[in-house]
Parts: sequence; C-alpha cells; structure tokens
Amino acid sequence: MLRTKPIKDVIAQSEADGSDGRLGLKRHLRARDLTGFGIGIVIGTGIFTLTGIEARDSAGPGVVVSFAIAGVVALLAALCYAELASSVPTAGSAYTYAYATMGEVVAWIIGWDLLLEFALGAAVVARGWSGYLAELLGLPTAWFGEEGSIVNVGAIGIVLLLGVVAIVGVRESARVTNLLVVVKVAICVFIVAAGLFFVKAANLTPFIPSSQPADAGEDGIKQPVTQALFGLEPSVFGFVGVLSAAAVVFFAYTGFEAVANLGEETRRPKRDLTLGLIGTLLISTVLYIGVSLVLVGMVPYTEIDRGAPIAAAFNAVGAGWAGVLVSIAAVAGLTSVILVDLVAMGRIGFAISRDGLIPPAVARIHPRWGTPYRISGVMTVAVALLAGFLPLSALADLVSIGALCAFVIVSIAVPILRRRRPDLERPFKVPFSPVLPLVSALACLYLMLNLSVETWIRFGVWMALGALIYLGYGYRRNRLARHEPVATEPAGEPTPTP
Ligand SMILES: NC(=[NH2+])NCCC[C@H](N)C(=O)O
Repeated sequence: MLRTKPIKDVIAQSEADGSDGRLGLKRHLRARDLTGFGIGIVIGTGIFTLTGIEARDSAGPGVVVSFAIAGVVALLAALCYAELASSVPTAGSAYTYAYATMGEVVAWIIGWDLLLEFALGAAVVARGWSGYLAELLGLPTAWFGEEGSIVNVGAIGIVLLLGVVAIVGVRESARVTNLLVVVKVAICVFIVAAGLFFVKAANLTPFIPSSQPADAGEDGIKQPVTQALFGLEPSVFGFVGVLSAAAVVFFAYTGFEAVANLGEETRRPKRDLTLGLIGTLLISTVLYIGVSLVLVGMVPYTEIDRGAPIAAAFNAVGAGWAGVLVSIAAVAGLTSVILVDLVAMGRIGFAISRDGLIPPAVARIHPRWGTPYRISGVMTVAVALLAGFLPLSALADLVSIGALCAFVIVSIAVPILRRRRPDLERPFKVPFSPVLPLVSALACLYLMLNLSVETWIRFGVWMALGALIYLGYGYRRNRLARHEPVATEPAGEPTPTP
C-alpha cells in the first residue's frame, strides 16, 4: 500500500502519452487557454449565491474579509500546485504527486477524493444552472429544479451537452470556455463599476456585526467542527462567523486545480501551468473582493436576498436592468464551470485507470479527438444522473472539503518531493519551503475544520466506500502491484493481459 511510483516513470509516461503523433492526449493548449480554463471553473455559483447567504447569516459585510482569507489560502495551495505541476506535468495532478511521494494508498485516497470533488462540483453547479436558466427565460420550474420535482431536465440536458463538447476535444472545450469566460468576467467588472455608485458607507457599519447565538441543527450537526470539538456555543458573526463564512465561500475558489490536470495537453507545460494557476487565482480573488464589497455596500446585510443577491441588490436601488445582465453572467459562468469540471474529471479518471487502480480498459484515448472518451463518457452519464435526480443543494460543502483535503496533501508533497528527488528540474519553486507549504497545509486543514459536522460525516461515508473499492480491486490489480511497466507501452493500446 505504501509503494510509490518512481518519478522518472511518471515523467516518461506523461511525455510519451502526451507527444503528438502517438495515440496520447494532444498538446493543444497555451497559457491563455489554461487561465481561461481556470477562471472558467472558478467563477460560478460561489460568488453569485453564497456571498448573499454568508453575508446575511454568518459574517455580515465582513464576508469581504472571508473572501480575502479564503483567497489567500487558495493562493498558497496554488503555489504548491504550481511547483509540482510544472516539474511533473501529468493528467493526474494531485493523485500522481501523491503516488510519487506518499505511496499508493494516499494516492488512491486523493484520486477518489478528486472524483468526488469534480463529479459533485459539476452536478451541484448543473442544478444551479438549470434554476437560473428557468428564471431568465421563464421556463416551467417543475422541470428545472423546483423543490420537490422528481427530475431536473435542465440539469441533465446541460451535463450531457457539455459532456459531448468535453469528449470531442480539448481545443473545442477551450474555445467554448474562453468565450464564456470573457462574458462573465466582463459582467463582473461591470457589476463592480456600476455598483460602486450605489455603495453607502452606512451599510458597511458595523463591518463585522457582534456575535450571536446560532442554530446548530438537530444534534448540532450543522455547526462547524471547531465549535463542536471545543464545546463552544454555536455562534455566528464576530470573527468566528467570518472564519466559518471563509470556509463556506472557499467553494468559490475551488476548481482552479483543474488547470494542473492539463499538463499533458499543454504545449509548454513547464512555463504555462504556473502562469495558468497563479493567474487564475489572482484574477478571481480581485473580482471576488470587488463584487462582494459592492454587494454589502449596496444593501444593508440584513436585507440581502438569499437566492439571487446581486440581481436583487440592483433591483433594490432601482437599477433592475442590471439584474438581467447579472443573470446572463451567472448562466455563462455556471456553464463554463460545468464544462471544465467535466474535462478535468475525465483526466483524473484517465490517470487513475492508466495505472490500473480502476479497470485500465476505460483509459483508452480516442484516436481522432485525443481525449479519454470512455472514462469521460461513463462519468458524464453518472454526473447527469446525480444532477437530474438527487437533491444536491446541501452538497456544495462536500465539494469544498474534497478540494481542501487534496490541497493539504499537495502542500505536504512539496517538501517531501524536494527531499526525495532533489535533482528534479523545477521551473517554479514555492518560496520559503518548507514553511510556506506547511502554512498552506495547516490553513486548509483549519478551513476543513470550520465546515459542518454533517459535511464531515458525508465525506467519511464517501471515503469508506473508496477504501472498499481499493481493497477489493485496486490493491491487487494495479500495474505496480503486478510489476507491469508503466512507461513503455504506447498509450491507447493496453497490453493484452495473459
Ligand atoms: N471541481 C470543483 N470544485 N467544481 C466546482 C467549482 C465551483 C466554482 N468555484 C463556483 O463557485 O461555482
């Protein structure tokens, strides 16, 4: 279980599989596309809905500080990702780094965790997408996400449609994503610029309302683990509220890691992955702080709308036309989130099955499209079913805990890889290692602990399921266990098993 996959094999494999002319993934992407993918997956439901809920219920105008805190933590993790991704550009990202540094069982945990994050990320956002679309076009909500309806046709439709785009090619996906990103970023900038005229200083005081007792849910399962552990009275507002809001709005930053899964499809991975990762985070942090500041400045926090806070804020100041623009941005934004989630999910599944921890037959790359079409196809259908039939709104926190868990491992992997393979070429290095990577790991862990008891329980159930699959299949059947070469076979044609 602790066996590691030698880093030279990882590199040889990603180079062989990724060179054009073979049946590998195709190298089409440039730094601009990577940043497009990054912003494509990052800016979405988080800023358009969570901002309102957390300002109203947990942090007040201090939600701006929550976004700043979450942004700094995400940036630290992105620096760690940048070091690993630029020195070992592989489709598996965190999963592969863990395989090379901490051993197979940790790698599997992370791989399984990432599948949760990306599949559920796509499904949760598809739900939100459907609701926004129905509102924008006045469609019958019974089919588009009304509470209690049996099937959500809109969510299924968008997932299948974008699944096809993801399978047909990474270049096609990049084009669609870039277009959507331009629309949503332009509208976000507009929101900030237009909203500034309506900001009232009075709305910003008190900036962090004083603390108040909170509803902890039945058996206290809705309160943050930190409060439950130390037996604190559940509370909101005050700095405690700002911190727990930071853990929730962290969702808005999740997904940037998808950039690191595109290393085998990038022309100059060593340079461009770093640019894509850090560029994505800087741009989104600035936009988030701007948008959230304008929102809490426009409306007293006690009157912020929970469903569509930004559009409602413009309505409240008599600029209802801006609300339409905001809805367009939300639909464009959510579309790109789902698309990039589906693209990345295929790459993670591909990397895991290439190693044989799930059946290797699904790792095959399509000869013309250059994408892992089988695994992407299977997982797209699974996501469509999840999005169509399960009540998902409560599961966004599960996406965040999945992301944070991966970030903890990736941060720890940085100093480990520096010791174990000191000679590895590192185009980008995290400054002040091991201090900064450790701070990053602890900060992510702390945010995890600020998520609710309920979320931890659900996460535990998913991980236990993963452990069963590993023991039942992956542990025995994978390539390292069977002493099969991992680097020499031409991609796309799995070695016939005797
Ligand atoms: N892989 C993921 N984490 N996907 C979900 C991304 C969600 C995105 N950050 C948003 O605010 O809408």
